[in-house]
Amino acid sequence: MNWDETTDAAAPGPDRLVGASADREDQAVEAALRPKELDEFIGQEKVREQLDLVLRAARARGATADHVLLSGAPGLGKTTLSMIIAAEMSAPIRITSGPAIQHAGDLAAILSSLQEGEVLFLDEIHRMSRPAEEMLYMAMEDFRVDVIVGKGPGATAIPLELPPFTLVGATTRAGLLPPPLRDRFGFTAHMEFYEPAELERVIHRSAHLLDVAIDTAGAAEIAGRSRGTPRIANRLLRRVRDYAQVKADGEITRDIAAAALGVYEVDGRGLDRLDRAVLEALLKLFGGGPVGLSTLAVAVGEERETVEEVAEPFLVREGLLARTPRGRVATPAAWDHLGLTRPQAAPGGGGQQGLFGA
Ligand SMILES: Nc1ncnc2c1ncn2[C@@H]1O[C@H](COP(=O)(O)OP(=O)(O)OP(=O)(O)O)[C@@H](O)[C@H]1O
Repeated sequence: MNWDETTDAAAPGPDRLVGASADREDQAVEAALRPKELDEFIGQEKVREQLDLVLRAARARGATADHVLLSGAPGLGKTTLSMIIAAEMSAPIRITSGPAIQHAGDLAAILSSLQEGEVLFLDEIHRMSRPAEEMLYMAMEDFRVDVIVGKGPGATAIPLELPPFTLVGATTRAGLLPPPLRDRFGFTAHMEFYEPAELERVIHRSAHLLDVAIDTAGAAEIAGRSRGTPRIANRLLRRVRDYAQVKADGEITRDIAAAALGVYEVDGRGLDRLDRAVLEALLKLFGGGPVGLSTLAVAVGEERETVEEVAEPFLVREGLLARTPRGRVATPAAWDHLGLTRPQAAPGGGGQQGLFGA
């Protein structure tokens, strides 16, 4: 594998235990935990089945695999799948990211140094600069780029043939890509959040690789708090392992997992301190809403963006909070989750009772 020097994959991650982006510790251990073959990759059945066909057919033809677009939230296995594609095609892989390619020349340098059949993994492909994106169109379709030499009226385009290669693009949302780019991928796969049972399998597999003893109930307890994301499951497993070593005999059971994650303030559903602070403010200070985002942010002492981009997506996905035109509103499940009693509907309706019923 060849990490492009310009990749920003080593950028510091968030300090949240349940954050989905990779932090430095994740990067250090993830290489050891990544499945290496399609058969080892857990869940995402449809994506695996379809990709298997694409790769087998290419191998049978002795051809380079079609370009692949992977979309899905961080930590669901896009980088892992790109490495599996390379391994299944017995091809080398080069890894870079959209933000690292600011000039068309950056991309030309990478493309012109690819070997025949090589896999180019372009993470956050939607964040590439426009000129680089346009160069990529031709490279993907015709395996050719025009390198511009000189400036102004005297500039000339020198065509450069490229060896056939497979581009694997990754993006959090395929809808962010301009259609001409999206259309140039032969195969597009959307990765879903994982079911708890699948995360349990991820945890058992990782525990085995890390030589950690864990029972079924212990794995289930961690899986339920992992927010549908293998990266978070692996991270929680490492924190629970520490606790089990220090406070017990090293084996992870349900009680050990629950106690360890209690110390880290990750609750039974995977909410952390910030998520709960937002919900608590919404319920206790504003009766469940509706309340404006800015007011809610002031109440929890956080920036508006932090509440909107860090806490809310998971709360919305879990059905605990709704974004409505009138403001943020807690759902009945939010009251239940925090063990609070919903206020009775005021005569004449209104408030959140009016939005969600009594
Ligand atoms: N299906 C899976 N089976 C087992 N482990 C998985 C699976 N998917 C992801 N993982 C593990 O989760 C971690 C994160 O995966 P990966 O880096 O591939 O995610 P990603 O989607 O590329 O994230 P990002 O978008 O932040 O780059 C890796 O350690 C990997 O081993």
